[in-house]
Amino acid sequence: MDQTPGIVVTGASGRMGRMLIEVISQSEAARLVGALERPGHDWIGRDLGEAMGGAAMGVTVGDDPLEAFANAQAIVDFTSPDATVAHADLAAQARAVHVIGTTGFAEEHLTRLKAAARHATIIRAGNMSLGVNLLTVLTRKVAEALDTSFDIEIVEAHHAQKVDAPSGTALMLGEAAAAGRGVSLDDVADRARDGITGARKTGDIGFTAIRGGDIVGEHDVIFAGPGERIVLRHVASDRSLFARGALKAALWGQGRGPGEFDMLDVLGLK
Ligand SMILES: NC(=O)C1=CN([C@@H]2O[C@H](COP(=O)(O)OP(=O)(O)OC[C@H]3O[C@@H](n4cnc5c(N)ncnc54)[C@H](OP(=O)(O)O)[C@@H]3O)[C@@H](O)[C@H]2O)C=CC1
Ligand SMILES: O=C(O)C1=N[C@H](C(=O)O)C[C@H](O)C1
Repeated sequence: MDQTPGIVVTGASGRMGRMLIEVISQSEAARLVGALERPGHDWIGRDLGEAMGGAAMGVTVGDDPLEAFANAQAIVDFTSPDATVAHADLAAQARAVHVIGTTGFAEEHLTRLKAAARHATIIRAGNMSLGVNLLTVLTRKVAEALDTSFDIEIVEAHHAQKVDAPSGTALMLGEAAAAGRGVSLDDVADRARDGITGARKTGDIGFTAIRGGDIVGEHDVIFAGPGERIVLRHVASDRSLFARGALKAALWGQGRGPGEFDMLDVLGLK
């Protein structure tokens, strides 16, 4: 009998859902045991592979997370904040590792995830790629080394369908920069500029979001100082890197106790 961890993918028809299904079904280290969509979605009750336009995969798309999670060792969730928070309680009940790639959480969502992590292994990151997680480490180091004569600006660009801003990655980078400076991001984030804004406040960390076309994800952290500028950049050109990171997290989480982890834990970058 196959002893590899069984994984359920939520939001199966989404951009990341499809990519996750491809990556997990090609992996020898895990098995795809379930795929979920919203009740009423036209994929419900169909074979997943056929719904995706290919050969049958022997996995039927469902709309009942409780039923699907009961057979899983990990849930990989790139959906929406409300859906993810609901899944977290059910994943905890099923004792399955919950890997969360969803972004755009409000404080109340994060409070509920923290509560779920008292009973479950949650691994959450606004970006699952090795490159971005390394970039957060570099950002923290550069911010630590420079004083506030260097203004920090984070510029991100994504496809036209993205619904949240700033991106989860931009916020991770902002948190890293703020930590390097020994301040709280909430106290220094400047997330909206329009009209007569006045001069930039020393110590602020600014965010700019570009949306257009099919951009996968690009992030610049700019340190603009007197007479010089440092730019740290990450460019994602293929969503499979996020899916590979999520699979790595699902495998890393097997056998861990409850708690909230991130990709720095998974990648050994802490
Ligand atoms: N951490 C990372 O590395 C990455 C994170 N992301 C994040 O992942 C999330 C998804 O991105 P993407 O795949 O591009 O988005 P899509 O809109 O393409 O896919 C989201 C999927 O989730 C489903 N969904 C949304 N709400 C619910 C709900 N309440 N119940 C059940 N299913 C639901 C959607 O169904 P429906 O269409 O019916 O709404 C859809 O199938 C975003 O938050 C994005 O920022 C993306 C890439 C990388
Ligand atoms: O929505 C996306 O597409 C992405 N979302 C994540 C984010 O909000 O940072 C990660 C990646 O940049 C793609």
